[in-house]
Amino acid sequence: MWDSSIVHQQEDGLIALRFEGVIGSPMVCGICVRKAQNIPVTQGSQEYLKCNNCAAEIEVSSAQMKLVRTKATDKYEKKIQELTTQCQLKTHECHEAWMSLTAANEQLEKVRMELDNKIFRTRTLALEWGKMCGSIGTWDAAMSNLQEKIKIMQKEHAHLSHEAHACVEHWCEDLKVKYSEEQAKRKELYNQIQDTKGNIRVFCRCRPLSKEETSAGFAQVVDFGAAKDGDLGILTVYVFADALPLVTSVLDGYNVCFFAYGQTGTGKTFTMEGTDQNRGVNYRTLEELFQIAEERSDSFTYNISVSVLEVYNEQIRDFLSTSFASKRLEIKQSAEGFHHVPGIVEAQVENIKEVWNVLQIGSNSRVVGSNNVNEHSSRSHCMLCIMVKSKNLMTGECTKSKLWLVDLAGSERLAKTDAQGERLKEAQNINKSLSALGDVVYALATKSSHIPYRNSKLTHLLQDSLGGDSKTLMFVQISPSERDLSETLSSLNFATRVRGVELGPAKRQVDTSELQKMKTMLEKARQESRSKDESLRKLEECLQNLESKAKCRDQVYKTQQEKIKELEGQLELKTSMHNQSEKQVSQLSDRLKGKEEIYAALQLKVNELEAKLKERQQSDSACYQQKVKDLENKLKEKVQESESNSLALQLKIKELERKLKGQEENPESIFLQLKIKELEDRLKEQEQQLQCALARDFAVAIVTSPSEGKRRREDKSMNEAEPHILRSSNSTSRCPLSRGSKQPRVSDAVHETRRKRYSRSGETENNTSLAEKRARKSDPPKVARGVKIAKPGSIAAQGQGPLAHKRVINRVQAVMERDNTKKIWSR
Ligand SMILES: Nc1ncnc2c1ncn2[C@@H]1O[C@H](COP(=O)(O)OP(=O)(O)OP(=O)(O)O)[C@@H](O)[C@H]1O
Repeated sequence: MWDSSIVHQQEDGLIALRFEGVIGSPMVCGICVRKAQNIPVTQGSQEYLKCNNCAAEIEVSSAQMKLVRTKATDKYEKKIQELTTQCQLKTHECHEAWMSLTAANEQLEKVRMELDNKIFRTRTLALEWGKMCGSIGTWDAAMSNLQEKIKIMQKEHAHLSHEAHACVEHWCEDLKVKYSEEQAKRKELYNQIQDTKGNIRVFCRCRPLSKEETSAGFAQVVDFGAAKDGDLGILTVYVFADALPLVTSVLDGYNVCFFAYGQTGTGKTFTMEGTDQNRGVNYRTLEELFQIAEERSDSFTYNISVSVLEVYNEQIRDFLSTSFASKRLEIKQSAEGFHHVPGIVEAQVENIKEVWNVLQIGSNSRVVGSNNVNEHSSRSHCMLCIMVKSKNLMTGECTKSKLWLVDLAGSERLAKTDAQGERLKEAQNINKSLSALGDVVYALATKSSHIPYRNSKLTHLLQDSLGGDSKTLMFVQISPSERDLSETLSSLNFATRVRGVELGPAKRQVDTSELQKMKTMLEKARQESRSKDESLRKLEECLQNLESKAKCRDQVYKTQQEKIKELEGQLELKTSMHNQSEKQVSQLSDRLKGKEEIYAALQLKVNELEAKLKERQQSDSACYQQKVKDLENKLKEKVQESESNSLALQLKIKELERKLKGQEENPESIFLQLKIKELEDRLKEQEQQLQCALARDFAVAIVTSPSEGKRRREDKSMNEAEPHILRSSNSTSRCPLSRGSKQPRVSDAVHETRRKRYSRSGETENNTSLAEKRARKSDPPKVARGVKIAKPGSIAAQGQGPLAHKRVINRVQAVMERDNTKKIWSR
């Protein structure tokens, strides 16, 4: 390497050499032309910076420029670092956002799964609820049915109990009341009977004188004034008043007989039948009978029937029968002792009107069957039989009684009438029946053991109503005329006999058949009652079972209701949780949307950065390729230069070795050795610098791995604003990365060069001598410049005289001073 002060290029392209400070004739043994090394100290190359304020160009040295660039590089490296950190932070945030999004999605999925499960459970619960409602409805229906049955049974039970109690209480109360009433009536009747001295009363009624009698001049012989003494009662106003209590007796179950006795024309029919204006005993009695029956309808039921018949010539004729002419009626006695006429018509009547109609029918039949009604009626016993069947609704007692209303035939004497034939027979039969009646009365009065009831049809028919077990009322009809005096006295005598009859207490005609029936019914009722009691007991047991079942079902129902409440609570809880989950889902959805927006923005940014990095990478790769080529060329040149230098240095070393041998004991040589060592160190440093620079360039050119692509793209995008700075920083920062891969190649090339050089000089590595070491350390150009003074052909190199030696020392000192000056500048 030639100093610029002595080597310069002329305008015509020739290189001129100028030797300064050289005495004698320097010999040029070889010229090596190469590009000057960029050494700041020796070269002193200048560069220009542009001021940011005034845009003026400022001249700075390359070292300063390097320092400035290094500072800028550091600054931009820091910026890059910051941007890298920010980018990493953003990437981290993106990653976190993505992770959060993923977690949110997972949470959302979990919430959706939970929601689906809850909806499923809710539906399952709804189905269970529906089933439970259905079963509860069935149970309710069964329960209501059972409750209805229980209610019906309870009602029946209550009704039966009420009936039983009512029967007992009402029966007792009514019995007491009615017993007291009956007692009072009985007492009254008893008093009346006692007053009349028996059960046969005799009312004597005397009609007034008729017009005929009056016109004929008959006087009235009946002394009504004498009747006031009590021996003869004549009722001129109202005969029936005292007969009413006997009507009550008929309804009480006693047999009663009203009959009218007396001479023909004395008013028997008038008394018994009466007229429309003046009703007779029959009508009044029946009227009273139905009235009392109506009054007793709440405690008694009465079955009243009417028969209308007559006894004529000892024959019984039924006026209600449509074929009475051919029908012969007989009197029979039933097993119970009652006397009745089998086949006789018994017309059922409900009221007095029906009775009156029946009586009219009988009266009409009487008219049809007789040519002379008046005569016929006078010679027959017209008999009206009212049969009363009663039932006490409280006691169930039944009675069967009869009321005879008899209009007797006239009792005139036969001698008086001088009857013959049929008329006589009629009169005899009338007398027979009336005599039989008298005999019966006599027998009753004399308390005879035999009562001749069967002596006539009349007494036979009236057997149940004449005598000790019955009550009898006789109306004695007399004529006030003196013409009928004897008949009147006869009738009064008869009445006196009848009145003298003292009958015992009347006997109620209890219907034993009814009693038997009632006993049967009672037994049946008892059996029914027992069966009902049994069924009632079963019903009670069933009721108890049902009640226990109802209690169990109530318990089940309560349990189900509690379960339903619990399920409803769970459902409400689930619903609230569901609502909360929906809210969370909506919140997470909102957050997810936000994250997605951020992610999209970041993705766009990443795409933009990737595109920029790609562009930059493309541009950088071309630049780096060019740079690598340049560096390769430079390396080749340096290798060549090094080889030439090594040759020159070998020569110099040989020369120096020769000189060294000569000056081994010279102190200057020691100094030179030290100096050589120092130069070797500095050469080493420069070599290292060179290797570093080469490795850096190689790394930039070669090391662009795919793994670093992304980071480089990011760096590129971040440093795109200042590309020249980024390139410089990359070469600097990535030097250590490339050192491992490329540096060995450079050092190998250098060592290979050296190895060739040593082999050329005939020396081996194993026989490394001090001279060889020196030769290896003499590579740096500065040493070469120092050695250049002692190059072949120079006086010092030839070892000629002390002056040359002095010059060498001076030269070495100058070199040392210059190196010192460089160190100071470098610092
Ligand atoms: N109390 C009286 N007041 C007014 N007139 C009476 C009374 N009693 C009877 N007579 C009249 O006497 C007449 C005879 O009466 P009634 O025919 O009733 O007698 P009798 O006893 O029934 O007769 P016979 O036995 O023939 O049937 C009738 O014209 C009747 O109107």
